[in-house]
Amino acid sequence: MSSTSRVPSPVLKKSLTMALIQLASGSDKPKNLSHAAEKVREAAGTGAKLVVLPECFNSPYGTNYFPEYAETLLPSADGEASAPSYDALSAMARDNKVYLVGGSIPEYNPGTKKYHNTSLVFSPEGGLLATHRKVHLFDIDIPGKITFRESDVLTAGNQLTLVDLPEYGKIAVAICYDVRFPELATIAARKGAFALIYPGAFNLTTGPLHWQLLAQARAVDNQIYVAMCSPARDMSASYHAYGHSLVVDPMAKVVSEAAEGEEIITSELSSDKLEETRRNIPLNTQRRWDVYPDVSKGKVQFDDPDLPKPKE
Ligand SMILES: NC(=O)CCC(=O)C(=O)O
Repeated sequence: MSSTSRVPSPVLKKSLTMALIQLASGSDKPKNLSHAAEKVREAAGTGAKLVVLPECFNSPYGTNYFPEYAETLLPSADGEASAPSYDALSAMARDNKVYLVGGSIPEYNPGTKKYHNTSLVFSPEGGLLATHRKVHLFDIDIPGKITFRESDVLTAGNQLTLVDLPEYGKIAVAICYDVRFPELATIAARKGAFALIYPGAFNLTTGPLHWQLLAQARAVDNQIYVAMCSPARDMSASYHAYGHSLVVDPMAKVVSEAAEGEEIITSELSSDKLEETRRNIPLNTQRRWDVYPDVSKGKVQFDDPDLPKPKE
């Protein structure tokens, strides 16, 4: 009959307190950075060891803003990289001894002359652990509601991003619209991630319909934790973020959720919940690789050579 082979379970070595910062940002980048630093300190004060910031936390969100706010994470031929947000994030992680998923920032690569929407992940020592460039650009057109084309300015990244947090296990990091693509989440889970972390900025059209639904869908499909971290809603900005940052557990239960304004939410991620879910609903031993292929077994790119590496 069937081949029902087991895939490795995600491992969370010990409980982890995670904080999502639903940050209020504006047009003043230095102010955004210092405000983020204050909020990371506050989040660490709650006992969080993994802290997450939202998409485009250092700038307003909009294609017209990306070039103005972009930072060079890779040195150009004629000079050093200039990356105040990189330096600020590294200091926030180090000063508070937390793993930090630094939301995302607009990035300019002087080598290729391309812009990206880029997330930087730092260790508690302040070292860069990973760089994720948004793989699926947010290009939608819902007539009369919202038209947005990140691809007018941005170029998509080319890799899936798994990050090892040695005391805890692996997380996957992706950005906002990436959550709509289940393959990325499933591959990360099959490669052992215990949580999918998405800095994101949904809007007031798709947010109420899809934000929570997508988080729960990725969690129930993969039986792992899902976190989505939004900017606070600002009705005076040109883009109105949905807010409602949330954490969903491996049973797809929303365990913590923000409202629309600035807020920090914390959740305890537990290995018991991961194991209990997989024991009670053992999808892991019931997959039918004889009927359909395992998406994680094809070519999966994890090592885009073009990505910024840690600064020396
Ligand atoms: N920043 C984004 O990628 C927004 C995604 C979004 O709103 C959606 O509906 O998807």
